[in-house]
Amino acid sequence: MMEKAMIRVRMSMHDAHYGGNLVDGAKMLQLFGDVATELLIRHDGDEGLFAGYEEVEFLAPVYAGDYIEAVGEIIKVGNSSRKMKFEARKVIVPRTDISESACDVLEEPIVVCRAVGTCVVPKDKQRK
Ligand SMILES: C/C=C/C(=O)SCCNC(=O)CCNC(=O)[C@H](O)C(C)(C)COP(=O)(O)OP(=O)(O)OC[C@H]1O[C@@H](n2cnc3c(N)ncnc32)[C@H](O)[C@@H]1OP(=O)(O)O
Repeated sequence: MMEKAMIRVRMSMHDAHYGGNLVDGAKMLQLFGDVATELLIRHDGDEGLFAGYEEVEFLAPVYAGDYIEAVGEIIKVGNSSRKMKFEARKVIVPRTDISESACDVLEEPIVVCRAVGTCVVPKDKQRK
């Protein structure tokens, strides 16, 4: 069975980089890196290294205060390569139109980013 992993993180004001508290798209790739690391530890007992992304799509804006759930799974296992697909979804949003502390849990998560990439665990580091 292919491994899966998930992390959920709140975007902070430190993550906001552009006008209107918009978060840098690279932040989603940072989350995918952490998901990839967990997938590699589960699969190989090693953190591995990210070799490259084949596809990255930013599908909706992310703002400070949003809760982002990043999920990933290994979709192909090579000699030392592990191909993965990732998705980041917004699950909670601030409702500053109501009050500065109001937030909503979304009934339907909003997919904000999708990616496909490949990591490498050198043969001599594979522990499983
Ligand atoms: C979990 C996240 C961690 C991070 O974010 S780490 C920080 C960012 N990443 C790095 O700093 C990594 C820097 N790059 C490297 O150190 C090396 O560069 C690699 C270790 C990634 C690869 O080096 P080598 O093992 O010598 O490469 P090869 O022998 O040519 O290929 C090994 C396997 O990896 C596949 N591969 C290599 N590059 C790519 C690529 N760009 N996209 C897709 N696949 C790639 C190959 O096909 C092969 O696969 P097959 O072993 O299964 O036959």
